[in-house]
Amino acid sequence: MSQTTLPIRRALISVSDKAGLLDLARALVAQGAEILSTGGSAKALRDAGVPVTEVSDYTGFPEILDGRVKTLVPKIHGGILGRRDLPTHVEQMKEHGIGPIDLVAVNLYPFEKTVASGADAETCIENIDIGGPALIRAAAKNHAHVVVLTDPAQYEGLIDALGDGGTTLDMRRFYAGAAYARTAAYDAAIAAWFAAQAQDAFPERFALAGQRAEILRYGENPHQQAAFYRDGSTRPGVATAVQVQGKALSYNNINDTDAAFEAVAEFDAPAVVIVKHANPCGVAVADTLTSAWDQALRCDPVSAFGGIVALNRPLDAVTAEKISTIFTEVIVAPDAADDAKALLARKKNLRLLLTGGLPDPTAAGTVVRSVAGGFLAQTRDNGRIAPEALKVVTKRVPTEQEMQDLIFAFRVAKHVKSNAIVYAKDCATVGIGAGQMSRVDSARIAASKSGEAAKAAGQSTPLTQGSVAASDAFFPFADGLETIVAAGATAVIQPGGSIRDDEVIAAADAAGIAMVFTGMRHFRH
Ligand SMILES: NC(=O)c1ncn([C@@H]2O[C@H](COP(=O)(O)O)[C@@H](O)[C@H]2O)c1NC=O
Repeated sequence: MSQTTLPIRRALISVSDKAGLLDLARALVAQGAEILSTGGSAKALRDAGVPVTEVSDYTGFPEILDGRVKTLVPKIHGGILGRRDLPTHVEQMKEHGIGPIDLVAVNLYPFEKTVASGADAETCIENIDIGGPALIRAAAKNHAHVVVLTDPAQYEGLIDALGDGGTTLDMRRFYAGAAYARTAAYDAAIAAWFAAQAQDAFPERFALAGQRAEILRYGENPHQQAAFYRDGSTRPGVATAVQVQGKALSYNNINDTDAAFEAVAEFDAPAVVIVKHANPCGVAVADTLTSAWDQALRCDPVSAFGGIVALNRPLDAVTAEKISTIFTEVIVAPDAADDAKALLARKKNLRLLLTGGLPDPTAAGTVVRSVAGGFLAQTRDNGRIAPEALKVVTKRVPTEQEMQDLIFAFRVAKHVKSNAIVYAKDCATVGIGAGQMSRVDSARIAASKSGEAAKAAGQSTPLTQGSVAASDAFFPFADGLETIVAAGATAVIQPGGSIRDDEVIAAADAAGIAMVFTGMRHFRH
């Protein structure tokens, strides 16, 4: 059944982002609407020859206090909020000379962008819009009679509706919902800024807000629905990256790409991380990206199939050629050379994401995950072990090379789901055990996978022979350490802190291996 449409006789336009302004205004004027507008918006319209009345002329009250008060007057808010179906409202509006306003088009002072640009506090505060949200909320409340537009992307739909005789209730209701979501997100950003100023990581009320970037084909599984939201953070990564080519990203692609890129950013030298199901299955740093790729792939070439590859240097053509020889879902890098891009363009489905930079692994931040009935918030794991804080607890001291590998392996373990055991040699992983309920199982699985990888490479000795190993948390018993020794590792790094540390240290000494305590744990669930 077709719905009654409402024409627009008077419209109020007050926009910071002037995109699409002229098209909207011209369409309104063409169907006979009077346009009221604030200073800058009115000027833009006048300059383009669109007939407009300044709000200050309409209300008889000037814009004052450097624009802090422009539209906050009864003649404007009464015109928006008055119910046309209530005789008392109609009467009162007439009595006070208030004309109805049927459309409000407002977009807000760019508070979020101002904060992201690193502006000083005074500038941020001046960019808190007061009149705009008041107009938006008033129009959205009275959506039975008024249509509210809060984003230039909505103008086209409105212009189409004007062609069909006006707005329908469904349309006005939809835009009203979008309007409250916009002001809620705006206030969430302001509240977050105030909390950050006060260094209050966990304020009494915590508002999450995001802008939908995309509706995804499905969620983690095909029977789940999903969407991707951006929270406005400028941290280089999957949310800010430009997709140069390939199919649309899936829910799992986005999650895995995030894990891979955050991991690869841990390293200063050229590095490659290959991720499957949010866990690294090969990580290496080397003198060149190409050799880092070779070594990362060698760790677990079977799991690397269909993986996500993250690089911490611009992708070059040689590395791109090598990566493209195996089926890869996503490549994410800060940048890519033109010849590398041209080469990958042959693989139509392969997604290439360029981030323009690397996230700072030591930067502070808050991460959130949902649980039934709430969500957990914690500061990001930006922990880094300081070499001078490392404590050698065994008789044998690690060699320089072992120490370098230990620090590398522990940094990888930070990005592996617990219980995590990572074997490494020459700054490349040679076995990764992830997500097991028992630490011994993680140690065993990683070692047996490395045996398979060695066989596949035509080697008779497992890759773990002569390696070092990292554990994301302490060994509750000596059995985990004994498994690592049996796999052929010569040095171990772990947080320490178990009540049975003495037993574990004794087992390491008995095996003649070196062991280092970090004092820092890297659980990841
Ligand atoms: N103070 C007010 O009464 C007021 N009314 C509307 N604004 C904002 O002024 C901006 C448009 O200003 P201009 O048209 O002068 O460029 C819009 O972002 C709008 O949200 C106001 N500014 C801030 O609060």
